[in-house]
Amino acid sequence: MAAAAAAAPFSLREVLDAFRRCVTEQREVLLEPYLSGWRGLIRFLQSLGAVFSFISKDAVAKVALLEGHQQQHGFVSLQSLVQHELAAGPAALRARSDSGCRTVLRLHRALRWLQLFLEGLRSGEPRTSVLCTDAYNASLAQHHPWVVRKAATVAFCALPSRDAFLEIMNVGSQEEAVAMLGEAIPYIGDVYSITQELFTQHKLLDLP
Ligand SMILES: CCCCCCCC/C=C\CCCCCCCC(=O)N[C@@H](COP(=O)(O)O)[C@H](O)/C=C/CCCCCCCCCCCCC
Repeated sequence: MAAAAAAAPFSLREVLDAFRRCVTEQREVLLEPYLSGWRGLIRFLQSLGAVFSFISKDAVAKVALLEGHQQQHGFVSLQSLVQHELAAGPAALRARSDSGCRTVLRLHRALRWLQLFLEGLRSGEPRTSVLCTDAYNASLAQHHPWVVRKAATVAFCALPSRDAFLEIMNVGSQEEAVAMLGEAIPYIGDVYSITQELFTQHKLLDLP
C-alpha cells in the first residue's frame, strides 16, 4: 500500500481534496488530511529531480515528525496539537526543537508560498522561476538564512515551464488545470488563514 502510494503520479485533484477535507464546520484544521496534502505535494517535488532534494528532504522530515506526534498523542487537529504542547507552558514550548508547533509553523509558512505560487501560475505568467522566486520572497525567504535563500533561488531556475506544470497536474487540458487551480487556492487559503489566526492568538508565529 505504502509502495503503491509512493509510485502514484502527482494529482492536483488529490491535493485539492486533501486540503478541502482539512477544515471542519468548527473551523478546526484536521491533521490527517493536512499531512496527506503535504505528502502529495512532496511527491510532486520529488518528481522534479535531484536539484530539489534538499527541499523535499526537509519537508519529508517535517511531515514525519508530525506523523510521529500524531501517532504518539492521537491528535486529530492542529488545534489539539497546539493545546497539548502549550499546556507545558510557553517557555517549555519555545525551548523545544522538536515540537509539533514549530514544525507546523515551518509548513504553514510554506503553505503561504504555495498559495502565492499557485495564484501566479493561474495568472498566466509563463516564467515559473520568476513566479516561484516572487512567492518565496514574499513568504519563506524572510525566515531563511542567506545560504538557504541562495540555494533555493538557484534551484528555482531548474523549474519546468508553466505548460509542463499544468500538464503534470494530471487534470486534463490547460483550461481544466487552470480551473482546478481556481478551485484549490481558496481551500489552501482557508487552511492558511485558520492556522495564522491560531498561531497569532497563542503568540506562536516566531517560534525558534
Ligand atoms: C502543480 C503545482 C503544484 C506545486 C507543487 C509544489 C510542491 C512543493 C512541495 C513542497 C514544498 C516544500 C516545502 C518546504 C518546507 C520548508 C520549511 C522550512 O522553511 N524549512 C527551513 C527551516 O527549518 P528549520 O531549520 O527551522 O527546522 C529549512 O532550513 C529549509 C530548508 C530547505 C529549503 C526550503 C526552501 C523552500 C522553497 C519553497 C519550495 C519551492 C518548491 C518549488 C517547486 C515547485
